[in-house]
Amino acid sequence: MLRMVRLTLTEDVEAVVLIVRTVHLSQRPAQTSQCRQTDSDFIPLNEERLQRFQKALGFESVSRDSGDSNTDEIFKFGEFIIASFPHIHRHSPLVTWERVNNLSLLYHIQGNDPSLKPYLLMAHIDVVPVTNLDQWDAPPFSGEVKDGFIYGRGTIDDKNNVMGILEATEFMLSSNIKPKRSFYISFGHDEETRGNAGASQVANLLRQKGVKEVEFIVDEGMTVLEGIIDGVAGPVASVGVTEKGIVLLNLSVELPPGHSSMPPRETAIGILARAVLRLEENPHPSMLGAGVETDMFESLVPKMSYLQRVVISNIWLFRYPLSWLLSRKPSTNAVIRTVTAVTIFNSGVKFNMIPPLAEAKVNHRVHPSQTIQEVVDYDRAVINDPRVKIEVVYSMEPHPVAGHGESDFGYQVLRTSVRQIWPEAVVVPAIMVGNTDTFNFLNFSTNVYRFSPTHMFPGDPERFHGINERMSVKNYEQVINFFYHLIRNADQAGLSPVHSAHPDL
Ligand SMILES: CCCCCCCCCCCCCCCC(=O)N[C@@H](Cc1ccccc1)C(=O)O
Ligand SMILES: [Zn+2]
Ligand SMILES: [Zn+2]
Repeated sequence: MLRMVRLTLTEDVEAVVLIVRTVHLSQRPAQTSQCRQTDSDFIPLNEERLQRFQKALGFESVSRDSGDSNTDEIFKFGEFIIASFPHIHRHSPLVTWERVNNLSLLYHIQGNDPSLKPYLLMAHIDVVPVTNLDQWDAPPFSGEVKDGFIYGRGTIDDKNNVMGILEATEFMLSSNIKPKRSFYISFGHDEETRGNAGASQVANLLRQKGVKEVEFIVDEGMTVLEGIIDGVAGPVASVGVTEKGIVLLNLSVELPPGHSSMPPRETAIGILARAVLRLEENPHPSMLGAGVETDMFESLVPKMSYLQRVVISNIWLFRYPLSWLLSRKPSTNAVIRTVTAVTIFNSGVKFNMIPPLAEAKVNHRVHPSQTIQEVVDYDRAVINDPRVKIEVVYSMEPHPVAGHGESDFGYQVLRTSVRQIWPEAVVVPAIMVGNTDTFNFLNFSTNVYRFSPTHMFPGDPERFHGINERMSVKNYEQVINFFYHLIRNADQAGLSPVHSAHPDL
C-alpha cells in the first residue's frame, strides 16, 4: 500500500517523502539505535555481538596483490563465520549457502513470495595490509575498544558490513521471521586486489544457477558524512548511484645508458619527472554540472543556508567558484573531476650510470561524465612529449547511473532504512569515488547502490586503508540495524519497481 509519510528534518525544512510502508513500518515511529532494547525491530549490540565483531577483526585476512593474500586467515575467517551464525548455516531451512572457490561465500535466503524479484547484498572478507604500526592507538588486529571506538583493520572496510549483514540475517531467522522477498549475499575474498577469484566467481556461479536479474544490489561504498561537506550541517547519507571509472597508466622513457661523467642534457628521470609534474599541475577539468554530483548538491538544499541554496540552485552560474571551493579538499575534489595520482615511480641502476629507463604508474579515477579515451587524450596533450610512452595497463569505464527517484524501489528501500537509523539525515545520490568488486555484477541489475552505513566525521575518510581504522560501538549497532531494516523494508511490495532505463546498458 502506498502512504505519504512526513519525515521531519532537524533544520528548518520538512521533506515530504513518498515511500511505501506496510504495517510493519507504519505502526511505529522511526527508530534510532538508542530505542527500546526489547523491541523486536531493534537488534541491541549486546556483549555477544560485540565480541563476535572483535573476533572477526582478529583474522589477518589480508590481500596484498593479485594472487598474494593470507589465504589461511581468509579461510579461517570463513570457518569462524560458519561456526558463529547457527541459524544461517545449520538450522534454517530457508538458507542455502556454499563456499565459492574455497574462500568466498554465497548465500540464498528463500522468501515466501516468488513473485518478488530477489536482491543482492555484497561485502568482502579481505582487508588491506597494515602500515605505520607504531602510529596505531590500538593493535590493528585486536578489535580493542578504546574510548567508545572499536579499532582494527576492517572496521570500516569491510568487516562491518560482513558482520552487520550476518547479524541482521541471523536475528531475523532466529526470531522466526520469514522474508517475503528472497535475497542473495555475496562475500568475496579478493576485493582489495581487484582479483578474479572471489566476487567474479560468485557472479559466474549465480549465472550458472540461472539467475539473470536481481531487483537491486547494495555493496560497500559511500557513507554517512557529517561535517565533511563544507557548509552542510548534520548527517548526509551519500549513496553511490554510479561509480567512477579507473585507468592505470604506465609512463615510460627509454634513453641510451652511459657514464654519469658525460651526461646528456636530459635524462629519462628528468623527462619523466617533468611529465608527471605536468599531470599534477594540470588536473582534469571540473565536471560540476554535468552529472550525478549536481543531483547530489541539489538534494543537499534542505541542509543549506539561504545563500548556499541560491548558489546550488544556479550551479550553471556559480560553476567556477563552486568548483574552486570543492577542489580544496581531496574528498570533495574527488566528486567533481577525474583525479590523478602518481603512485609508483621507478628508475636508476647505479649512481654513476645514466638510467636507461624511467617508469611511473599513474592512477586515474574517472568521472562518470568522461570516458577513458578522453582521459588518456587529455594526458597525452598535457605531457606533450613524444619521448614519454603512455600505455594503458588496465581500465574500466565509469558505471551506469542507477535510478534514484521516488519510484526507484531499491533506492527508496535504502533511503527509508537510512532514515530509520538516522532520522535527521538527508539521503543524497552520489558518485562512488573508489572502486569495488561490484563491477562483476553489473549485468544483474541497473539498480546498483554503493553504500556503507558508516558514520564519518572530519578526519575519518583518511582511515580507509589508513592508520587507526575504527568504528564507534554505537555506529556498529547502527550498521547491524541498518541492514536489518533494509531486509525488512525490501519486503514491502506496494511500490511496483519502475526503472529509469539507462542508455549505457
Ligand atoms: C562528498 C564528499 C565525499 C567524501 C567521501 C568519503 C567516503 C569515501 C568512501 C570511499 C570508499 C572507497 C572504498 C573503495 C574500496 C577499495 O579500496 N577498492 C580498491 C580496489 C579496487 C580497485 C579497482 C576495482 C576494484 C577494487 C580501490 O578502489 O583501489
Ligand atoms: Zn572495501
Ligand atoms: Zn578497501
